[in-house]
Amino acid sequence: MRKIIIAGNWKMNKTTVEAIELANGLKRDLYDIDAIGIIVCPPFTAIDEVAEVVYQTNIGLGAQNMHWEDAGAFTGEVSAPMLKELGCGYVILGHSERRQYFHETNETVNKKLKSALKHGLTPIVCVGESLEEREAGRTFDVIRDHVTNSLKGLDKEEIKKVIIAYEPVWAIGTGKTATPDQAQEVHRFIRDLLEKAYTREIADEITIQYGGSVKPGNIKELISQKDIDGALVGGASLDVKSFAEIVKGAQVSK
Ligand SMILES: O=C(CO)COP(=O)(O)O
Repeated sequence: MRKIIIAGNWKMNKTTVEAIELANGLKRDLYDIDAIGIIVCPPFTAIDEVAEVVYQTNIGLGAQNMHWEDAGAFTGEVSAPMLKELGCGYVILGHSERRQYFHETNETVNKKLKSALKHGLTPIVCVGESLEEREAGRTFDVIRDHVTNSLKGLDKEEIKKVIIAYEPVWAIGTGKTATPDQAQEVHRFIRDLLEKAYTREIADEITIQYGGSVKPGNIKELISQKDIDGALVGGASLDVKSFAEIVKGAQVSK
């Protein structure tokens, strides 16, 4: 059985003081959740302090991006060994905001992915089409391109360590969620691509999260879809109550 995982992507939100408060609230409200995985991804500046709060709890820690080199003259960047040293177990790669605003491409995502795996970080690789692409009937072409090229060159053992997040760009921060059927259709398509590239057993083991305006009110119907194995939550992960409700909703509905 593949693991159900709810991750919070805090994006560029929360000072260190605010991040500690949020992490402490989640630790208090979610201490007894054991059936599903929980991850928080604070901004770089708060990772060290949040690591202390979630140390030896059921809450995993992730970063939102990294560079593919271990070290060097890359002003403003951080590397996988730096994240590992702080206690990160996960890293989000290829988020649409990075693709859209910071020139992230499948090629750079792929290099980062290989570095993350080399250093024992679990990558959460984001894929998803824009509204324009969906309306032009190009959703499956875009997803195929993101999945095939971002995940290129991984062997059977490596691919099993990857989490994929399907995030339709038009559903991010807009309050417009994909319907459970729309999301399921793309999740199934991703799993079929993995099956063709690897095997049925491997495809069945890979966690595919949905992201895009996930809220306490819609998690249950999303998670009850066969191929939706969790969520990558933005806005609703910034508040203890709403993130805890999403986690609990996922636990009872899967
Ligand atoms: O981008 C997202 C998570 O990575 C989704 O953001 P929202 O939940 O705010 O739509």
